[in-house]
Amino acid sequence: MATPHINAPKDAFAATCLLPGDPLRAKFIAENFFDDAVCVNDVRNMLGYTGSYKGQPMSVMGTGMGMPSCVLYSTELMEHYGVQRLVRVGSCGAIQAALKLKDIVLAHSASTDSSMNRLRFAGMDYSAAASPRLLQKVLNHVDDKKIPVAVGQVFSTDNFYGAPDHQLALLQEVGILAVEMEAAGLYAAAARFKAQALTVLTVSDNLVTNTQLDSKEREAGFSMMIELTLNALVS
Ligand SMILES: O=P(O)(O)O[C@H]1O[C@H](CO)[C@@H](O)[C@H]1O
Ligand SMILES: O=c1cc[nH]c(=O)[nH]1
Repeated sequence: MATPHINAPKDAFAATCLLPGDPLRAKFIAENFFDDAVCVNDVRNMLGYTGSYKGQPMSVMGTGMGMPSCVLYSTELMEHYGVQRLVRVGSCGAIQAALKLKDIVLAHSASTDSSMNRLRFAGMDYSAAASPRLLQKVLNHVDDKKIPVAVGQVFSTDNFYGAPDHQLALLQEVGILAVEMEAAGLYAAAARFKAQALTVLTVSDNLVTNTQLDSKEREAGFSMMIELTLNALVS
């Protein structure tokens, strides 16, 4: 049962799927964390894999960047492949000075400048929130293992370049932790299918202190996030 964007057979995906923006991060996760990983999607090089983690079936697939791409792939995974738990594992730009590079952010909710959710909700503002039980599961795990994380709201933007300073100030004023480009769309899409969704992010940039991870640090930083996420999901 292929879709226009996924050429996998019907049962190719596990009920739980990690969703990095970058398809090469999906490959990295499959090769470095999964047992018996098999590539199940390569349409447009949006790589997807299914294997297992600590004996439990697990999939991972890239979503591309931005809400249209992420919502397209997550919708097909839920509607055609029965995926029920979707966990975005992404990077973000912190907008609070206190957040350091490589810090981990759990997005309990996401505001947005995108029109995607308004298009779906006839112009109304949808409150895009993580699934409480899934968030609780990850929080229980990090508390138990004493892994520090920041929990709060993120801002999902369509505008990677050129956000005006006054917009940043408004977001900072209400305590929004970081900007990224998918969570608000993913949360609304998951709600439509009564699936669970969560976004776990690694701070790759801090827009206040003007600091960035280099490519080597990014890999190590992302590995911490992926390990904690997978361990939480199988706990
Ligand atoms: O690292 P990923 O998961 O792609 O996430 C972030 O990085 C991309 C921008 O560089 C956007 O997709 C943003 O949300
Ligand atoms: O600044 C950043 C860094 C990662 N992802 C974003 O969307 N923005």
